[in-house]
Amino acid sequence: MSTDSPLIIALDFPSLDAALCLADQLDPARCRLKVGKELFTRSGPDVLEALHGRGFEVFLDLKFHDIPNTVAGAVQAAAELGVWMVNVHAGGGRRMMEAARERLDRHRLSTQLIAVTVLTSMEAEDLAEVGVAVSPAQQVEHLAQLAQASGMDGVVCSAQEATRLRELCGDAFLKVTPGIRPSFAETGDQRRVLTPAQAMAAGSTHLVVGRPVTQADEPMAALAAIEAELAGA
Ligand SMILES: O=c1ccn([C@@H]2O[C@H](COP(=O)(O)O)[C@@H](O)[C@H]2O)c(=O)[nH]1
Repeated sequence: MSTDSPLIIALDFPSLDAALCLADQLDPARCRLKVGKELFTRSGPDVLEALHGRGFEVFLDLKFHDIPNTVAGAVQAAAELGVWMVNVHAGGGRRMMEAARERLDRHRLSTQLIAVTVLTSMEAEDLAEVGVAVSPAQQVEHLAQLAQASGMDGVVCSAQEATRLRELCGDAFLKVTPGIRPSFAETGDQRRVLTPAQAMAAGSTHLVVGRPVTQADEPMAALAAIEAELAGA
């Protein structure tokens, strides 16, 4: 089932059972789901089959980053598992991203292909330590333009950069933004954050929300509060 909702709930759980326990409370008409490294490493493609069987569109967030041939094969494998969206690291470079795009096109696979710019957990000092001497915003702009020129459908960025990316890359270019923190939630390890309403106003096309819902005492109440904030925005 497809949904108009911008919400993507991150199922960062250590087991298939725990993930499905939450998924069974959610409605595929109201959100998409994200499967990341922990859950996929534990459960493999079974989790995708289970979520697809429940009607959800799934973002497989494995952030592939390797040589072009390897990433192209991994992206093809993900797409053939039927996921709605898959991602690579823009830092893998133009030839890597182009190889992934070409592989999907050659096999007529319509999975959305996006690239991670700068992780939302990183701030300027983190970038400096890995040898990037520009601000997160500047690095995001640079990598987003490279990703677009390399055939990506969009990027993962923080909502703080969404307005500028809308100017640079246009409305149709996807801005998938983790680091979403409603007023009731802790920031945790995230650094570049905005609230759900702020993120939509800034130009995010999709909001990735994990712990503010999954670790809430009442996950469905937390989700309802986010939906209410978006409806009132
Ligand atoms: O830059 C990025 C890229 C991916 N993520 C992922 O999004 C969720 C966020 O979860 P929260 O619990 O809401 O912080 C998580 O699965 C990350 O792996 C990201 O946060 N930042």
